Amino acid sequence: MPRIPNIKFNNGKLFPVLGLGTWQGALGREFEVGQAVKDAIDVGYRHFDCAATYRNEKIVGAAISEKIANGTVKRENLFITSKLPNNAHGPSMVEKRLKTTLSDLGLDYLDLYLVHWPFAFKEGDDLVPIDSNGNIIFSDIDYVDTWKAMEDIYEKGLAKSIGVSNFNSIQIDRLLKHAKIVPVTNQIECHPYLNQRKLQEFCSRRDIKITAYSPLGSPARPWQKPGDPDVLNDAQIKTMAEKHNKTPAQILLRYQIQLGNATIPKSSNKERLIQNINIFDFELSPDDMKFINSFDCNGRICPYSNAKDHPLYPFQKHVEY
Ligand SMILES: NC(=O)C1=CN([C@@H]2O[C@H](COP(=O)(O)OP(=O)(O)OC[C@H]3O[C@@H](n4cnc5c(N)ncnc54)[C@H](OP(=O)(O)O)[C@@H]3O)[C@@H](O)[C@H]2O)C=CC1
Ligand SMILES: O=C1CO[C@H](CO)[C@@H](O)[C@@H]1O
Repeated sequence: MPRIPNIKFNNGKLFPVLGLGTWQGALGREFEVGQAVKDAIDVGYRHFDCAATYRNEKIVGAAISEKIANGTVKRENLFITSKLPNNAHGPSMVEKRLKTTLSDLGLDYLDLYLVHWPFAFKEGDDLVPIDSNGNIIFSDIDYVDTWKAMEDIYEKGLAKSIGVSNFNSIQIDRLLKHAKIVPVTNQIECHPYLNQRKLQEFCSRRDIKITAYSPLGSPARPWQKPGDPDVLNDAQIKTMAEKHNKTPAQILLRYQIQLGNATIPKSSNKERLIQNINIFDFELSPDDMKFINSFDCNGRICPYSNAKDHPLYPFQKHVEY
């Protein structure tokens, strides 16, 4: 089994640089995640990236519990992340929502809890509340207030680390002006077409690690259109893969590791799970890295366009990074 290295968070906690994404992008394949989690544990994964909005935490939790119960793995050797959904940003909601996630996952603490997006939706039962015109119902709760409640759950030990996701540099800067606890990570989209160099440098100066989501370009995302960028099939990535006797996916994942990021590719195929974890036995040269860096073209594939009119939408045109 390959040994997965850790990086150290600003609070001293260790974070495995490779984890399994559990968002089942492809419609109709939602139930594959349980087997994927069990296969992943069997082949050596210990870090799992979950979220309430993936609507599958009970399935993920059952798989984890089975592997703990049958002695394959111990809880203390797992690293489990989940994320606060946008409809639970109210400070009085945060602990309650986290406890639902803990109950769904069958855990009594998380290793990492993230604010999934900087913008909030109307509180209630709907993860994504919609009005009669089909628009998302926004809320104006400020992520600074949400963060105070995140600090409380950290202090209670319900999450061993806390962080953010999809925050831009201006939002992180503002958060830090009010925060007692610096987020350990910003989980953001990152792959060669959107390598996030400036945001990574910005975060690195504040000792905030990047967790790269959609590192393979999220090829099964439901909103994909013909002709959209497809980094896994990039001819130059394929050539580099041949040169290293690796697959394109392994090149894309190794790229993240050498950028200094953690990354969380999703797969529900056992062979690809094994492939994706076998990236610690080769190295991209400085020239390879420079070449892949040159592919950057602001090629965002997870823009959450339905929320683009929210005042706290992070990817507004005037925001550079
Ligand atoms: N914070 C946030 O807002 C977001 C977080 N995420 C997180 O990041 C994770 C990963 O991102 P995601 O968008 O799922 O996309 P990825 O870039 O991880 O791509 C996943 C897709 O790639 C395929 N795949 C996996 N391995 C290989 C391989 N070796 N060769 C060829 N194809 C492969 C998978 O198919 P198959 O399963 O058939 O192998 C799946 O269709 C998510 O699952 C989620 O946990 C994602 C988006 C937003
Ligand atoms: O994590 C995620 C996976 O994809 C979802 C669908 O847009 C996003 O909302 C989310 O950020």
